[in-house]
Amino acid sequence: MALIDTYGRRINYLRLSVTDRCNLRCRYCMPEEGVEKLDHSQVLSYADLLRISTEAVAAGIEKIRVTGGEPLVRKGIISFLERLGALPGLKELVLTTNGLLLKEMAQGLREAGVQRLNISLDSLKPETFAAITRGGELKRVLDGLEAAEKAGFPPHKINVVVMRGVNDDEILDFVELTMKRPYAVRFIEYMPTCGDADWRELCVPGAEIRERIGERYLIEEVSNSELSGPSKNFKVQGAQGSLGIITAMTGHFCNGCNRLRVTASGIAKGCLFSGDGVDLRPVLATGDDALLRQEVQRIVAAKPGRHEVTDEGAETVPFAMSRVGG
Ligand SMILES: Nc1nc2c(ncn2[C@@H]2O[C@H](COP(=O)(O)OP(=O)(O)OP(=O)(O)O)[C@@H](O)[C@H]2O)c(=O)[nH]1
Ligand SMILES: C[S@@+](CC[C@H](N)C(=O)[O-])C[C@H]1O[C@@H](n2cnc3c(N)ncnc32)[C@H](O)[C@@H]1O
Ligand code: SF4
Ligand code: SF4
Repeated sequence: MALIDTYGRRINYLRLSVTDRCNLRCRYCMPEEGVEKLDHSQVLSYADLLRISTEAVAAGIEKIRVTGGEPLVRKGIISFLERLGALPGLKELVLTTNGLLLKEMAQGLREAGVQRLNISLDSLKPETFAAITRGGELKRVLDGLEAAEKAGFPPHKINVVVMRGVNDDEILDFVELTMKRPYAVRFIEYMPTCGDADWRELCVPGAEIRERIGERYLIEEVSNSELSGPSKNFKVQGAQGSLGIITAMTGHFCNGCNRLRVTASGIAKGCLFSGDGVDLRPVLATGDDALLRQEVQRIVAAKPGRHEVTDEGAETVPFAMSRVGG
C-alpha cells in the first residue's frame, strides 16, 4: 500500500517521538525555562506507539525515525525498538540522539535492530558545546560516537545546527572531521522555533555555508538516496566522509517531503510546522486499529504543501522542537 498526499508526494517516513524529556537543554530547541513537561499520563505507552506504528507501516510507511526529546532517556526504549524493528514491512529503523548515553547503550541499540544513528553535535570545543547545550559534556558524546562505531553502526550522521557568532567559526573544523572520519556531517539552518527575536542574525543560510567551504576546499557532488531526507549532500576532495546542508529555512525542500510525525503524546502532524496537529488518543481509545489506519491516511491527505514560516511570520509559530522531535 502507498500513502500519497494531495500534492502527489509519497509519504513513507514516520518521525516518532517517544518522549519530550531530555538530558540537555539546547538553546535552539528549548527555552531556558518555561517548557512544561508532559505529565506521565499524557505520554503514550509503548503499546500505543506500537499500534500507531503498525498501522502506519500497513498504510505505507517504510522508514521510522525514533526521536524525542532524547529518546534514550525513556525507560525500556531498547526493548521497544526491538519490537518496532520487527514490524513486517518496515525497511528502516533509525534513531536521532544527542549521543550522551551512547557509550552505555550503543551495543543494545545495535542488537535491537537500529540500523543507523543521527547524532546532534554542534561544537567540537568543550566550552562552546556546554554553552549551546546548557551544560552538556562534549567528551561523553565523543565517547558515545566511538562506542557506537565499535558496536557496528555504519558511519554516523552528525547534525550541526549552525548559529552565527556561536559555532559558525567551526564549519571548517567539521569539514576537517570528514577528512579523518567517514561521518556524514550535516549543517542545519537554524529554525526560529522558540520565538526568538534574534533568529535572523543567528541563522546562517545554507548557500553561505557552502560558499565558505568552497573557498577552502574542492567540492564534489554525491548522490542522494530515495529514503534520504532534505539534506543536499556533497563532499570535499580527499575526504572519507561527506557533508550535507539542510536548508530548513531558505531551501523549500517541501516539494519532496515524505514525512509524517507523531509526538510522544499522540499528536500526529502532517508538517513539522502544523500548529496543533491531530490528537490520535480518541481513536486509540476506541481500540479499533482499522480506524487508526484510516486516521493516518486522513492526516496524510490533509498534509500541507509546504511550511509558511517566512521572514515576516516566523515569530508567530513558536514551539519547543523537543516536543515534536525535529
Ligand atoms: N523543515 C524540516 N526540517 C526537518 C525535516 N525533517 C528533519 N528536519 C530537520 O533536519 C534536521 C536533521 O534531522 P534528523 O532527525 O537527523 O533527520 P533527517 O536528517 O531528516 O533524517 P535522515 O535523512 O533520515 O537521515 C533537524 O534539525 C530536523 O529538525 C522536515 O521534514 N522539515
Ligand atoms: C529535537 S532533536 C531530538 C533528538 C535528540 N535529542 C537530538 O538532539 O538529536 C532532533 C533534531 O532537531 C534539531 N533541532 C532542534 N531545534 C532546532 C532548531 N531550532 N533549528 C534546527 N534544528 C533544530 C536538533 O539539532 C536535532 O538534530
Ligand atoms: S536538540 Fe535534542 S538534545 Fe538538544 S534539547 Fe532538543 S531534544 Fe534535547
Ligand atoms: S516544513 Fe513541513 S512540508 Fe516542508 S519538508 Fe518540513 S515537514 Fe515537510
